Amino acid sequence: MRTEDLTGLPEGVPEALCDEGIAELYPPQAAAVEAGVTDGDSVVASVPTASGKTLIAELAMLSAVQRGGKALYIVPLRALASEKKAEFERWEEFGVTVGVSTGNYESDGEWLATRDIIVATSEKVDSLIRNNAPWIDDLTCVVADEVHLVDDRNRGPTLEVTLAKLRRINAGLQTVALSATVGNADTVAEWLDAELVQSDWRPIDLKMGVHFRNAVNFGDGSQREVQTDRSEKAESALVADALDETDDEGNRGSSLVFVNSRRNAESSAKRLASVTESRLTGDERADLAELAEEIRQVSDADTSDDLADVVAKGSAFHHAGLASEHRSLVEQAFRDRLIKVVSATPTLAAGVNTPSRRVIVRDWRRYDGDAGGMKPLDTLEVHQMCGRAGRPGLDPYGEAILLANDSETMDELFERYVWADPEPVRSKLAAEPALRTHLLATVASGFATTRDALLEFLDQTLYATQTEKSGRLEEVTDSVLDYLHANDFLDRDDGTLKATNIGHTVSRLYLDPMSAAEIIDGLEDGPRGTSKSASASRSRPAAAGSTASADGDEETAGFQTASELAGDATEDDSETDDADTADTGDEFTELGLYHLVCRTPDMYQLYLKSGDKTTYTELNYEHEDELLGRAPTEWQEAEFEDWLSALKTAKLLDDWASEVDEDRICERYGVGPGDIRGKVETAEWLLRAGEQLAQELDLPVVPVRRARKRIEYGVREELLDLAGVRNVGRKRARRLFEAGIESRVDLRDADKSVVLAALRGREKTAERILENVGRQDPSMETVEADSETAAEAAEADAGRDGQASLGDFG
Ligand SMILES: Nc1ncnc2c1ncn2[C@@H]1O[C@H](COP(=O)(O)OP(=O)(O)OP(=O)(O)O)[C@@H](O)[C@H]1O
Repeated sequence: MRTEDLTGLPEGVPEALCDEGIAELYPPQAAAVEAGVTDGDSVVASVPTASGKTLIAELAMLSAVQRGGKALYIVPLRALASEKKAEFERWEEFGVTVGVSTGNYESDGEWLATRDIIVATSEKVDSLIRNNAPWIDDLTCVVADEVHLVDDRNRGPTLEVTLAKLRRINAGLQTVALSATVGNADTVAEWLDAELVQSDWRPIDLKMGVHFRNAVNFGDGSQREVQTDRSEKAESALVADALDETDDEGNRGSSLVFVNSRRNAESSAKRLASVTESRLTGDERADLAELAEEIRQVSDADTSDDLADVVAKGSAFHHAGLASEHRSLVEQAFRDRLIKVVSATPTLAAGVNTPSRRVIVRDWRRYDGDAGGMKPLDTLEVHQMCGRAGRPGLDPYGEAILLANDSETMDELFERYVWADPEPVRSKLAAEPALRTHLLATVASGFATTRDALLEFLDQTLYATQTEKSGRLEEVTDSVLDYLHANDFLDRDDGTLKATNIGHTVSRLYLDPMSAAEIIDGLEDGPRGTSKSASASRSRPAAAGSTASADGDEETAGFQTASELAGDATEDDSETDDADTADTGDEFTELGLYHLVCRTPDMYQLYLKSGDKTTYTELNYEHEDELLGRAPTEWQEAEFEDWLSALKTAKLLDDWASEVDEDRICERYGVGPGDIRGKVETAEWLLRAGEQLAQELDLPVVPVRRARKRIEYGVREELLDLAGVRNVGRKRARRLFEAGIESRVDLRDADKSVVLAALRGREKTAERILENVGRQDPSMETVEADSETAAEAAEADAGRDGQASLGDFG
């Protein structure tokens, strides 16, 4: 089908597509058009990687807008939201407006109601529905990208419930679901009442094979000789082999290496740097040196230096421990073919369109806590990784290679991945943690007011489509309703379900009800060293299946975590009148409050390494009077270990709030800057939620707010005022304080030369800060800085001057 023959799109769009080089639709795209995707019909497209799914979505959305409607594009990762928005913005010249729904309520509000196409993660959409975003009712088309992720234990249920809700709110809503090739796309289509488009077609040839001894054996029977000697790892030989081949356009082949842990990503990148370094041109070396310097400036943690060191040689690693600036710099340079190889954990597998002629799946097993050992990856996941190779317009072909050390493993890899079909997707909805939060939200937003109505709503989910008997769902629903009722989140009068005030708040805050219960209990009980704790206020039955994870290596990068949704329900840091709260809560300490929020299922706790148990058991006894609620005894082994993991996580936050250097924290807890940022954001959100709950229940608000602000800025209490000024941040605040400027008032009145010296002679920064604090005349032009002091200070901080640290958010 020719693009110019497309109808129903805004004027000029078919021509624009032709100008982009899309003159002919790919076969799966043509099949989607035949199935009615441009006529408002629902379609599930289950097609291979790189087969142009985005255009199917665009055709659906643009034709919906042309008919006067409004479209929503649901992305699986937050990072993809801005990428997709940028992609769709090219339609603005044809009168189609585009908006992205970020975590920030301010920027979303009414403004999104004016957009034709809105891009958001499923968590964000769920949150917007809970908060009654007015434009949800106006949607006529919804696209779910990577719909196979309904199978994901943690995030799948949200996508599933969100789609079910949207379809219920808007009768006749066109639903377009884009999926990888999966085993049961027909069930997904049945669930969504959609036409199914299924195909094996791929625009660029992608060969899958296994490397063993001195050759890659491909699934199609062909072979490629790649010699490895004993001293060289196969991955190095394969990366070198790809780089040594130049395509017609003069591009050398880049590689993407998938490994199963951060440490492996870093060591692999280091090893591969020696392969890439010797193959760089002089210009590339110079550009990479510049990039490496930029990477070093991102943060002062060791990870920054480690990454910069390998990047200078043309290699990089990519994992969730990196700061997001690191990640985007690496992705961009890989896209520009400056970085020749990236060793990544699977976070990079989702949806990125990068030039990699060769994908090497080095680790096909991953540690699985539930299984208590290494577990092979799913076929679907490995196929998604492999699909990053050979992208249209970027490489002439793609190769995806698994590594085997013996012939038995080679056979297994062929069976498991090369020749295997991907698994069917299975709903993960009937689990207590998922239903706890979604059932409360469903009742709170008025979707269902009786048990039967709830079950009827759940009947519209994939779970119900897939399961003959809904007994399990009923059982879990009843147990969750009991839990919500026992914790005062729901009232049950004469069979009518109604959210209580606090239940409404919990739902709007996007909290797991179990987190809310834990926080409320902790604040009610108070520190164990006070008399309050003796009288445990409400006894809450524990719900099974907390989502708390002791996995220190979780890969949540880019997911829209609940903490990013906080803005939807909270009034952006609106200060409540402290005088309202009779109880000043002096007995609460920061460590106690951090420990409280770290115990909730909404926080990923740090993993206890060997030796940590003793360290944190000691710390627990040292600080036991500060901790909130009842501690488990050492005999309750699992609970006690969770308690200690939470304490380790809380200690990291406490260090951050005590101005411990970022690199010290990374070293002490074995984390990267991205982890610190992640933990800080989550804790900030949970404490903010804690403030709201405390306010409503007449519990102490002040200490919770103080604890929140201290991690928000990463400072001790005396710097809170200063660190809140834009562009100041934790390090500059400390330097100003040491120069005798202790508050905003001091800063407004301070001698400019003192400010300048404290800011290491950086005039622009000083001006910006003075302007932000409301100084009438912030100009530094007339100031003769005490040049000696400024120079000395600058020298003392050589190499790190002016760089933004993680604390420099403000
Ligand atoms: N009909 C077409 N003709 C030429 N190029 C096309 C056509 N359709 C899409 N493309 C290009 O193909 C590339 C891959 O498309 P896209 O990213 O949509 O694939 P995808 O199916 O979403 O892949 P994945 O699931 O692996 O992320 C893009 O660069 C896109 O511009």
